[in-house]
Amino acid sequence: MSTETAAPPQQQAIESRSPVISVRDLWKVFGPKADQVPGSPELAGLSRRELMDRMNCTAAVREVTFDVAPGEVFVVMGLSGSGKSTLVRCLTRLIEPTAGEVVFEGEDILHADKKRLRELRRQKFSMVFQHFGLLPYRRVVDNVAYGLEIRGTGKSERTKRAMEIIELVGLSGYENSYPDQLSGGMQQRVGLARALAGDPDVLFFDEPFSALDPLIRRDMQNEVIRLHREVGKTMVFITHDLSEALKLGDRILIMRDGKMVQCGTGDELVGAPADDYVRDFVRDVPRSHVLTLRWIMREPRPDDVLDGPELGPDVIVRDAIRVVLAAEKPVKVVADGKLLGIVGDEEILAVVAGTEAGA
Ligand SMILES: Nc1ncnc2c1ncn2[C@@H]1O[C@H](COP(=O)(O)OP(=O)(O)OP(=O)(O)O)[C@@H](O)[C@H]1O
Repeated sequence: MSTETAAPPQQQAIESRSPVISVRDLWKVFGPKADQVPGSPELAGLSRRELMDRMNCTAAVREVTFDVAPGEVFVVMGLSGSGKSTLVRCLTRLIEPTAGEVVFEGEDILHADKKRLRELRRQKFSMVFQHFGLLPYRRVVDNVAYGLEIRGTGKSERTKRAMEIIELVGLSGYENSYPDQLSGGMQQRVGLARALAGDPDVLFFDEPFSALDPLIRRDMQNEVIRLHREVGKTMVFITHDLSEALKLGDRILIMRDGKMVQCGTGDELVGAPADDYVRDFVRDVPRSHVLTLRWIMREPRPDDVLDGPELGPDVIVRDAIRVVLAAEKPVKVVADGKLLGIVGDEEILAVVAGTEAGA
């Protein structure tokens, strides 16, 4: 028997649906001769420094390609200056890309005229920013209803919708407050409610929780997870915080100097980092909290007894520790009735101790 190496089912499911957003060879170059860079293999190959010296240009996004699946939380992560904000702003043309393709629900965004872009931004996209961008002289309910007001929705209908969303984000009782009467976390809930009120197809978050203190930040992350479960929206989420990325992201795209270094699920980044940059990023992640049995199982040996307990390949190591250590025999990793591999005390303890192959 051989062990499976196919992508995890979650990943397969993501890949099999037609994407909401499809990005191909996207470039954003800032500077006077920006247009010359993407088409020239010589210029495109220059480092950030060389490009600045020779062309007075910065390539903030370099040849980035990815798809976002319906209902996915897609996280863009990287250090400051790696190009995250520029990339995400190119998706809605808040920043005009220099070259490449952005297709939203089958529509070529880069050729949309101004009127169409306005429609898309009002009806299909919503943004949540770090600085909440709330209107200070408007009450919470009117802030939440603002997008609907711009769309021309009548007052009673938009107020009704705003009140529903205010309840959804846990702000009932504060609808008549003004933003400066609320804490930072509550203001960001208003930002979230405003983004959700228009029932967009995609929510874009640009480091929405960076300004919040750690406990409030954790609450808001849980809030996003809960809202995502309830409303199932596609979300594109920028962060420079790996633990936030791992907590929220179905998949994570890691950027460095405008380039995409790796795009994958959290366990793929931790289990098979594409290079030393990613390896460095994930070095301090507790592996047992992220890796699944798929990553640590081994092929059975002739002397292994194969009637131990069964677990699925996507069970996280941390959640399997007790079962594996309590079992007299190795745990069988089984999917669709097929034995994929086995996991014993040795494999589990190696992850916990950080000594398994690839650690
Ligand atoms: N309008 C602009 N003109 C020139 N260069 C720019 C412009 N906007 C961004 N850049 C440069 O593009 C690169 C990527 O910037 P960007 O803001 O997208 O990165 P980021 O990863 O979002 O960073 P941060 O986490 O600090 O927001 C940086 O080198 C930045 O200086």
